[in-house]
Amino acid sequence: MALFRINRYLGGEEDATEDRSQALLERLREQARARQLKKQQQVLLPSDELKQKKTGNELHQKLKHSGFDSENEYQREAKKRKRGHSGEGSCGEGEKKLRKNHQVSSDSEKPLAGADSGLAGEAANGYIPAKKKKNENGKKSSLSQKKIEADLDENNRQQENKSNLKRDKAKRKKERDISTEVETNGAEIAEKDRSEEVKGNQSTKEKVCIPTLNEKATLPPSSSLVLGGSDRRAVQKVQPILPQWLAQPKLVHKRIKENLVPIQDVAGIHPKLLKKLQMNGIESFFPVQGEVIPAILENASSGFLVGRGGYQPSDICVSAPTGSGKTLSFVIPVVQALLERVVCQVRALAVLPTKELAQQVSKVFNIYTDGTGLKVVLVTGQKSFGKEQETLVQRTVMGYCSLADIIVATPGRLVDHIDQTPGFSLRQLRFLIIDEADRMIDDMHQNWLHQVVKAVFRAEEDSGTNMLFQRTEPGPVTAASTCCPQIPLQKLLFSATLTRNPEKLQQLGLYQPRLFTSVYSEKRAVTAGTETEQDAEKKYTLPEGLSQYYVPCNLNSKPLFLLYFMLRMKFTRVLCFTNSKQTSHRLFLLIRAFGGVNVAEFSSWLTPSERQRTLKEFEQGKIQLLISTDATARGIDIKGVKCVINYDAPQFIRTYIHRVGRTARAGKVGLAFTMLLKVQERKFLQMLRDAGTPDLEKQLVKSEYLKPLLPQYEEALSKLQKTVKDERAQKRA
Ligand SMILES: Nc1ncnc2c1ncn2[C@@H]1O[C@H](COP(=O)(O)OP(=O)(O)OP(=O)(O)O)[C@@H](O)[C@H]1O
Repeated sequence: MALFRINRYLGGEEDATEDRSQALLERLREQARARQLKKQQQVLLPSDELKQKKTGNELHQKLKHSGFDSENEYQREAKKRKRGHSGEGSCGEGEKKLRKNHQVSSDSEKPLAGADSGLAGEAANGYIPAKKKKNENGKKSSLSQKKIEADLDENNRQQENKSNLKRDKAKRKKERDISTEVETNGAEIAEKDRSEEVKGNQSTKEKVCIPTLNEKATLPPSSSLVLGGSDRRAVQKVQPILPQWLAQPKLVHKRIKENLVPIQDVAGIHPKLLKKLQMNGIESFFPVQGEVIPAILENASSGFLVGRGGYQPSDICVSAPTGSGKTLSFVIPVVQALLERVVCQVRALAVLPTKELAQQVSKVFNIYTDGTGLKVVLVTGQKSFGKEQETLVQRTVMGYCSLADIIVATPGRLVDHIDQTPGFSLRQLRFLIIDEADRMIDDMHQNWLHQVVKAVFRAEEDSGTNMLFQRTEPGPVTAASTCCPQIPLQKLLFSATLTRNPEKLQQLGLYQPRLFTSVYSEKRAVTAGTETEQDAEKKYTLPEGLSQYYVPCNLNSKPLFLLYFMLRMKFTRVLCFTNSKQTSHRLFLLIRAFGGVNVAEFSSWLTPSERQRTLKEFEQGKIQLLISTDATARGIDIKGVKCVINYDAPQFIRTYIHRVGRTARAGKVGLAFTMLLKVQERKFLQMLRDAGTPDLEKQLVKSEYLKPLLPQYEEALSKLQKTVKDERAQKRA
């Protein structure tokens, strides 16, 4: 150990201290030999190996055979030395570890064993134990030894600081290269050592610090060191550390049919609602409903004005496949919680990204509030602003009063009403439902959530003494915060592709959230009511009844493939997605020009009423093929869609999940085809694999099936050209 210190010392001021260091070196070598002998007597081979390394030139020859040049081990040993001259005990321990590590990392154990026995033989050459030698040298020697050691310690520290950066860098590089360089380095060291021996003691540093020597051989001059380097390394996947609620969610069965829960088995559902469910043909709840409905009802068991036991209820996040029945899992408990309300106030607000979705959800609310006295108002901008205001509030001699118990809205229009509708108040809001929550988080730049929360906790003139229930934003639970009863605001989030990114979810300001998810590996057993680990690799779940294929094609043959599916395969109720309005429109014109298929298009180019009509006709079966942008990709529940065709491959996995989720809904079966150009194949399939979705089957279409379509197709193309020209002219006019 001391020898090493000297070496380091010499490394710093080699020329100036040459004589002194030689003398010291000699003395310490003797000590080392003595220790070696002692060790030898204890037959501790691993210690010998290290000591031989430290002892100097003659031992390098043997070390090279053992392949001992791991920078790691060297650094560890150096650290020990730095910690102090702690004696034989700790050194031996370190050496044992070293030996153990070395045995693991060494390419072959046999040469090492050979080297060990050789070292043992060297050590047996009459070395004197260190303690004895110390005594012999007397007090003078021991004093000077202490002084030297103190000097060395100081110099060590200085040297250590100087070379720290360089060594760290070299260490990293060394670790990378160590497995391949062991043998080469050994040979290099041996060669160097032989020449160093001739030079004498002044180069002891280089001989002892084997890794340093190797670094010198491999690294560029320090002035041209490139931090980080440009070596290619396999990048290790970083596994995020999730908060407990995300890491250990409540798992929900994804197989719908096998896990139906009879509606009577879910405790606490109001008889009125049970009757309504049955009237709507619902005898059993889907798994997500079986889990989430009781969880929300439990929080509202003491009425909607206070949380259970007076506490703020947990916010609820639900991630379940498309078509698994998420809508009913919030509609039923929210309607039930509000059944007993006396005064009409806005107590539930559902926010959705599009008008069509909001309309769809408001329809479901209407079904279950019908005959209960609860009022549902749709706020999406489909009516004029003034008309919407009239549906929301009424001015009376007593002031404004609400006309809505439940509002279903799109975020933009909602914020307009918060800002501009006199008497519109959210101060009694109990449930905030965010459907398609991941999409709504993406839209968070609109700041709509902040506006809603501000409106909920807004202090008004009449607040304070005459308010039975005060409202303050939830914070840490303290004695003071629990002394006044609060109307809790509970957030309920739903999506088939809910993000697990805590940073994104944090934007929603969730309160002690609970996660219900169907994202788990098939191998893991899920028993209702138990909480099992999620599969970190699996990000999304697709409906069980969905069969997915991809169709390799080229750009020109794409429309022919679509015609093949419609005319030869005789698919009906096909929803076909493109990536733009333009493509949707042209494809629609082309298929229409070809004839034989009842086709329509759906995009933001259509007016809201046209869109509504189109969806209705598609659901009724009047339209065989609906060519759409992603406007219908999310949430839209069209009964009887048998097949989804991705005419353009979606760019994002979430888009894919939602698009193909328009079929195979409510436990039914469905087909999904994705047309892939050669250049898209690898990347697209990898994207699906990365998301943990099952591999797509390749579906080839024989060219002989397409050939008969060609003449008519050529004709359709020329018709299309003409139509496009006419449309352009019309636009210009
Ligand atoms: N318990 C049930 N029994 C029978 N049908 C049901 C039941 N629950 C929901 N459904 C039907 O299943 C279909 C899909 O439901 P819903 O639209 O709520 O799915 P979702 O999970 O919200 O899908 P997405 O993620 O695509 O929005 C609807 O047509 C709905 O009427």
